Amino acid sequence: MATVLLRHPPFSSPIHSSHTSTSTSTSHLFLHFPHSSFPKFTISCSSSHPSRPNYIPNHIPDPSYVRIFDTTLRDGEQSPGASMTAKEKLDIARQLAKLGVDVIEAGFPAASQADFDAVVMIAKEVGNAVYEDGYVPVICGLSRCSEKDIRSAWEAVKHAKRPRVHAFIATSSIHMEYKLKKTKEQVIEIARNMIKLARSLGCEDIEFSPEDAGRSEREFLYEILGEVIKAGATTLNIPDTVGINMPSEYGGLIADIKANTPGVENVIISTHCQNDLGLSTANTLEGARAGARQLEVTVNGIGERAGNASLEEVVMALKCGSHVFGNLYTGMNTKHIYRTSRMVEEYSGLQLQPHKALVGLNAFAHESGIHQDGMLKHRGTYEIISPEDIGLERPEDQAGIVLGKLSGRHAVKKRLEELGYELKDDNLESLFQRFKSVAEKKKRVTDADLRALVSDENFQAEPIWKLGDVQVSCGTLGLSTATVKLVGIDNTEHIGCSIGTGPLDAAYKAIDLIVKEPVTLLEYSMNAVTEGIDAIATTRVLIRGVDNHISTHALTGETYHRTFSGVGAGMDVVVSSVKAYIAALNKMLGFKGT
Ligand SMILES: CC(=O)SCCNC(=O)CCNC(=O)[C@H](O)C(C)(C)COP(=O)(O)OP(=O)(O)OC[C@H]1O[C@@H](n2cnc3c(N)ncnc32)[C@H](O)[C@@H]1OP(=O)(O)O
Ligand SMILES: CC(C)C(=O)C(=O)O
Ligand SMILES: [Mg+2]
Repeated sequence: MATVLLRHPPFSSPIHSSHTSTSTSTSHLFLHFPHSSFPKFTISCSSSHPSRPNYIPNHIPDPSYVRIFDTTLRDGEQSPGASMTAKEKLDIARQLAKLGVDVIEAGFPAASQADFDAVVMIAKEVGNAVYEDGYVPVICGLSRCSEKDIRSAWEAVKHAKRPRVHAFIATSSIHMEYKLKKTKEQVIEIARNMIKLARSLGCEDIEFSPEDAGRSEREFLYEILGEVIKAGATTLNIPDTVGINMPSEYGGLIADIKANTPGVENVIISTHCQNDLGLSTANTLEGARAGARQLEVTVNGIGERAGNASLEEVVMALKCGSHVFGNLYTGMNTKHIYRTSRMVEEYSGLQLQPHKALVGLNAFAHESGIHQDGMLKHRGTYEIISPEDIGLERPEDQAGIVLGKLSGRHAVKKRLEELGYELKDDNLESLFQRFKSVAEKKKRVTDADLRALVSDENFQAEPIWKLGDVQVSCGTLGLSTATVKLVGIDNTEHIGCSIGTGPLDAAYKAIDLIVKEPVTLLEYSMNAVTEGIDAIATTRVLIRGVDNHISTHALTGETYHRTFSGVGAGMDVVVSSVKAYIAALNKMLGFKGT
């Protein structure tokens, strides 16, 4: 039995008290893999950390603690097409709290009444649910450096236990000259006054962002940041707004700001990296290495243009990278990552690419034979973290194995054993060859395919029906029609005619009229195995009889509906498809049950 050591989530469910805790959590979660063929392995990013330090806006009692600021609901919503309803935003905010993010940027209250109302709703509900360990997320609203925006942001967030106003103004020459049409002096004056205004309204947690800091003059940055610290800012966020910085350059920017800004020891420095060059995660991590203790991220990396640094990547990289990041840690309950990612995908309508790090469909799937063999022998060969660590539960005995055309004998044998089939070596060899030819025709080989292959292997049917002739007519002028001649086992000829929604439908219906066995067509796939207009098409179908054909599993005793596959080949796609269908029907009709 293998044991995996993972960090225990630092908190559980919300309670309504404001108790805070600084005790050290040393509890661990033990996961068991009962399957004896999975040997003991250690995940490289297992770790145990002190619990979340007390929240003080401009100071973190533990210098190793890194705050996670989630802006899915603000910058994330700036992704074209990603706008969300207030109810959806509230759901996501609740989920972000389960995840344990320190700050939720809930929206841009001055943008619209709907955005204002959504931030109020989140501030009232999520911003007041206090967890057992004292955790309650800070609720933040974005604001331009304008009086109207600051007032609106404060009015929206003030309902939270920990409200924050986030004011920004651009500091790069190009933005100041062409967009704001303001001088440096004017920009400093506006920023200073707006921070003071937020303070005067009663806000004690104020973040300031010099927009486009990545392209701003260093000396000017030190000056404006020093001024807003004096005016009352508690967090300084340093945005690489256009994603132009290289990782070492961005790390250098953070280090320089920490070294040269007057009063910087009294504030938290934050990263905010856009992903225009695909460097946002790397830049964020370099920022953390250089001393930033708040990291701004979005779930799935959604956000303006190419998006923002992705929450899951940044958090898991910190967790797995202690050899680089030392003791840095977050308060995240990573087991909620997967569910949160799915929710954001659904609500934002921004679908994840299958190979998206950590949360993509393929992130923990293994299709090629050498990898599958490695995974079956020791999971650590090809997985650096356990999927359970981000809340992705997969069957304990499956090791994420997906059967396809690059799979090898070890993986096929293993899956067959799991399905209850113990094949002798020579049977396995011939089944494996048939498996490969099926896998070349379809992207994934399912359990039903494997069962059909095994039954093909154990049972080669005598052909009951042979194809005589087939003729179809189709096009845009009328219904598709098909005439099929089948030759029976006694050499009698049978002819069926049918109409259909297309030539194949018509041909299959014509066959059904002759064979008179109701079946369900489960799968149909076609492949051109040679090139050009005269390519040979191979067709594969999988059918199931409407009744009968129940098999009993050899080991488990479970019953299941038997499926039957058939393959046909030919230069004419209709002929190839008809042959495949007849082959599957012959198998079904010859089946006596096992
Ligand atoms: C880098 C970022 O992600 S910044 C955040 C971007 N997010 C958004 O813009 C989403 C929400 N925005 C909105 O709904 C609208 O843009 C609003 C309601 C905020 C403003 O709408 P409008 O009043 O119609 O102005 P519009 O958006 O066309 O132009 C922006 C104005 O704000 C000014 N402005 C831009 N940034 C700032 C700033 N940080 N502080 C002060 N003024 C600013 C611009 O110079 C321009 O002013 P102008 O009208 O005097 O030329
Ligand atoms: C508003 C700021 C922080 C921003 O989103 C950016 O500069 O990218
Ligand atoms: Mg941004």
